[in-house]
Amino acid sequence: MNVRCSFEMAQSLRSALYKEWAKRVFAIECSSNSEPLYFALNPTPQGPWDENSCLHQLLTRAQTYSVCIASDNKITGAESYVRLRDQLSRLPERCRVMELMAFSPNQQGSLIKGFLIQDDQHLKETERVLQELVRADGQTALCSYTRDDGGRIWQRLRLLTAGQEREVSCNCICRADRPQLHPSVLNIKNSVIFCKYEDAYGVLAECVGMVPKAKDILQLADQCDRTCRKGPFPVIAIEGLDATGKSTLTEALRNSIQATLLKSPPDCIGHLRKTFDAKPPPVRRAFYALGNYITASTIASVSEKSPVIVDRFWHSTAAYAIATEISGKVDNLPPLHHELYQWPQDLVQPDLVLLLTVDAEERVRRLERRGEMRTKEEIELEANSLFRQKVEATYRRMENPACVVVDASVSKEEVLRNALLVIKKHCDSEQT
Ligand SMILES: Nc1ncnc2c1ncn2[C@@H]1O[C@H](COP(=O)(O)OP(=O)(O)OP(=O)(O)O)[C@@H](O)[C@H]1O
Ligand SMILES: Cc1cn([C@H]2C[C@H](O)[C@@H](COP(=O)(O)O)O2)c(=O)[nH]c1=O
Repeated sequence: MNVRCSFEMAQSLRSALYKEWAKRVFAIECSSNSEPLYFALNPTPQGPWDENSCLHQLLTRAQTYSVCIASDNKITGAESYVRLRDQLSRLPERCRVMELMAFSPNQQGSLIKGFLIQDDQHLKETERVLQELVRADGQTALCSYTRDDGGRIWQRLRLLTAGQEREVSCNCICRADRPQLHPSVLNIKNSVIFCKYEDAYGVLAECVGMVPKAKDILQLADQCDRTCRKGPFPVIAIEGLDATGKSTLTEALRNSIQATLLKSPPDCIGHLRKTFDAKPPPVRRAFYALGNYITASTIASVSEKSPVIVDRFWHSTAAYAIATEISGKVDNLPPLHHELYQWPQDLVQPDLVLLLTVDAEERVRRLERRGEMRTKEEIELEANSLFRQKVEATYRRMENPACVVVDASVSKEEVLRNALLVIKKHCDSEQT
């Protein structure tokens, strides 16, 4: 496809996406631990606002813009979003950049991500950088916000049309209710959580041009047993945040119950982790998801001969993907029993999943002892991290099978003893 053709396709797609623009709800994330501010659009003037409201102040305090990326392809869309975030670092230093989401409430996959930019110095340079972004591709839309004499705020959407940047809509900002689910939940399924082998496989197949090594993983996946069965011996997955003692416990369990030790992603693709960790979220998460199916194939054969201990499995894949994708507070996670917390039907299920938990300070001490934490700032960041809380909360919400929590703050010997007690109790009750 030539450049002109792909540019035109991007433009027609973009027109389709922005046609419904005025029906969208917008969310601005001012900080990671506060509730987003929501607003909607209306082409006719809406009653003036309480000028003291947070949203009014936010949109009128400085020269305000927003930029969004529209794409119908989850891989290129995610790539463009990362690129846009990097490009915004070219803005003058004093500009404040916040995350912005435009979505259709309750409509899966409808989320368009972008940024709100505030420039309290009204610099020409800001406008220039933003216009350049719009001109550079057919995917970026730029909005500016203005206040009229009646105290109303208007959003003007500007797009590149036939080579010219033009205003294509102007809408008055009005109140919107907080949606039932945080908007970032809308784009998780099939984008970073793949509930079927084919979905993860499809993403890696699509990205072979971007990551040629994806071909090796697809070949390994092609050779896998996909029957979703396991042998008569128990299969136990060990989960938990980094440095909670998973490897220590899995090694100890191997010796105690003569188990075979496996992990996800398996060693055969472990050397590709760095490569995929640096790719856009859908590609990175498809790598981990497919890794589980490759491990599952080994579980099927090994559990015919011995108990199996798996160091991380699906629950890690889901917990890290959800916690990364859901911005802000722990409360923003999908509620209990949400479909994102369910085990994929085509992936072999462990008989038991142990979740190792360690208080934040002890976990930091362990990371330090391993030589991975250096500065005081890093330690503080790690100890207070919302991300860490969201990963653990997600683990605790996973279902079918749910995790059995094991306190791993105690000595290595005690952790092993407690884990063995849970395993014995669970496996005895399975047999009766
Ligand atoms: N119960 C324990 N008490 C004290 N130290 C422990 C305990 N369990 C593990 N450690 C130490 O904590 C560090 C992290 O343990 P380990 O490597 O087993 O964690 P992990 O969960 O496998 O980490 P990662 O997910 O990052 O690979 C190691 O230095 C280990 O010796
Ligand atoms: C299996 C798996 C892992 N990750 C992330 C979680 C951790 O931060 C790193 C390191 O994991 P390790 O195997 O314990 O060294 O990888 C992930 O994001 N998704 C996954 O499926």
